[in-house]
Amino acid sequence: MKRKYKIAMVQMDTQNNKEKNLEDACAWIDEAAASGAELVCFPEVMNLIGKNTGPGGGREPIPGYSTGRLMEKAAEHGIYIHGGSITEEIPGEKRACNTSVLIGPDGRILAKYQKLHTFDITLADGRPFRESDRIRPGDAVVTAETELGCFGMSICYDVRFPELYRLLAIKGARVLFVPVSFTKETGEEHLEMLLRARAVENGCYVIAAAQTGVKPAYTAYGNSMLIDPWGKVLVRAGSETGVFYGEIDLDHADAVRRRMPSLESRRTDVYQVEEKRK
Ligand SMILES: NC(=O)CC(=O)C(=O)O
Repeated sequence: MKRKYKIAMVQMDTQNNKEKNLEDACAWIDEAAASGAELVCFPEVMNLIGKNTGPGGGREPIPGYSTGRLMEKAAEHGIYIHGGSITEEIPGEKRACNTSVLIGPDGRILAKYQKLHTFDITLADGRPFRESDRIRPGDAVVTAETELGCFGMSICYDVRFPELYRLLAIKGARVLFVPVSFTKETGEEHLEMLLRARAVENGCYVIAAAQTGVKPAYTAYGNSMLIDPWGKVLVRAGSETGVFYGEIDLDHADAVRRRMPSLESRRTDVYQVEEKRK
C-alpha cells in the first residue's frame, strides 16, 4: 500500500452544458496527472447543474456517459479519480440519486455511494430548497479499500451527520471524501468547522472538492479544502476554479491517532453507533 501521495482537488463552476463541464473536467485531470497527482477529486454534481443545454440528457445510469469519460481518463493516466457526484438515473424510479463513484487506475468503478441525507432546508432569503423532491436518498454506508488506503464516501449535506463519519472510521476509513456544493451563506458560517470536526473526531484526512459560482438556486461557496487528521487546513481554495494540490501521509495519520486515541477510548459499553443495513 502507498503511504504518501499527491492529490488534486478540482474546484468547478459547473453550469448547464454537460459537454463543456466534462471537457473542462478532463483537461483538469490531464493537468493534475501531469503534475504527479495519484488521486483527482471532483465536487458534488460535477457534470451538470440545471437543465442540460448541450447534447445528451440530464440524469444518467452509472456506468454511463459522464462516469465513462472519467473511467477512460483514470485508465489513460493510471490514477484514481473520485467523481464528486452526478445525478444517477434509477430505472423505474421517478426520483434520481445523488451518486459518487471512486474509479481505480485500471478505469474500473471501485465504489459507488448514494447521498444519504437530502438537503431540505429554508435558504437565507426564505426560499425553500428541497433536494428530496428530485433525489431519493441512498441506504448504504460505503468504504473502499484501495492501494492508497481505505476511503469513506459521503456527499455535502452528509457532513452535518457525525454518526455517518464515525461509522466510516470504524469500518476502517483513513481518508474521507466530502464533495460539496455548499451555499455561500451556510458555507461561510459552517463548512470549515464541520470538515475540521469530522477530521479531528475520526483521526482522518478530509478531502472536500467544492462547487463555486452562481447556480440557478444559490451561489456556491467554493473554498475546497484538504484537512489533516489533526484538524489543520492544509489546502484551501478561494472562489476561483482550478486544481488545488495537497499530500496524504498515512504515517502522519497513524501518528495523530496514537497521540489522540479518542477512537479507541469510546465507551461502547455505554453507547454505540450502529449500521442498520449492510
Ligand atoms: N448543498 C448542500 O447539500 C449542503 C449545504 O449547503 C449545507 O449543508 O449548508
